Amino acid sequence: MSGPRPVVLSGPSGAGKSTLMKRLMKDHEDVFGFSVSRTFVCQLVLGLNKLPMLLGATLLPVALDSLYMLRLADYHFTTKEAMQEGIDNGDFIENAEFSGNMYGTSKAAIEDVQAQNLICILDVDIQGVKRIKETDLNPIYISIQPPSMEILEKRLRDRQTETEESLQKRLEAARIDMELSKEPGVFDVVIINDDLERAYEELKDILNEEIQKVQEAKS
Ligand SMILES: Nc1ncnc2c1ncn2[C@@H]1O[C@H](COP(=O)(O)OP(=O)(O)OP(=O)(O)O)[C@@H](O)[C@H]1O
Ligand SMILES: Nc1nc2c(ncn2[C@@H]2O[C@H](COP(=O)(O)O)[C@@H](O)[C@H]2O)c(=O)[nH]1
Repeated sequence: MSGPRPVVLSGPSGAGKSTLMKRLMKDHEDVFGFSVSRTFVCQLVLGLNKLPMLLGATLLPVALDSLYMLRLADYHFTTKEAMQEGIDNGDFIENAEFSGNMYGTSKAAIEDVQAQNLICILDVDIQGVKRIKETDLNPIYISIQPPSMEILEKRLRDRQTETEESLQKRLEAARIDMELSKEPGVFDVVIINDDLERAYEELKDILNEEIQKVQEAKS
């Protein structure tokens, strides 16, 4: 795999990876590309189950619709069988079960981004990080961590995307993630996302060299 050095963003669900990543991509047009993960259809059904809960929220229907679709649009949905077949065929660089759902990064998803000479961003859980370390992808590994479990729980609740059951699963996974990410050498950098502006500046600083390389190559 060639092109600029990819970036792995990891950290507990609700820590702020997507928020930071979307801002990074918006502020740096034609520099980053997102590796769209695959997940199987059960995740879509789970998503649809969240709809009544979301409908109960005091959001304008239009805002609700964009919020909901935005989260669905972050993935390529497939069937469990098709995903397993892809894994068996070696189409995935990594895959992991997270909170009862299967997620995976296909080699094609990364190649699509790298073919455009963009910095490929992968948003994967800690199991994905460990699997990617066994490959020759050579990304920059960044962990986004919440300031505390209490704040993480509040962010996940306020986001209104989880049922009580899925929220508890994510908090359990978060406890494991927060412990494992302390292991020396797992991540190049750990960013504590307390203040969004400060966390974003820190992320930009880390990626500055790669960003400049891509921008210079385009000019
Ligand atoms: N620094 C911050 N301060 C307050 N709220 C924040 C901060 N960063 C993110 N948030 C909010 O926290 C919630 C979770 O953030 P986000 O969806 O980006 O997390 P995530 O790590 O991408 O989660 P997942 O892995 O489940 O996709 C969002 O509602 C977001 O607006
Ligand atoms: N190992 C992988 N983890 C992934 C992948 N795509 C997403 N994720 C992680 O799953 C959780 C939950 O995501 P959500 O969008 O349902 O909130 C989050 O921590 C992601 O980092 C993947 O392809 N591989």
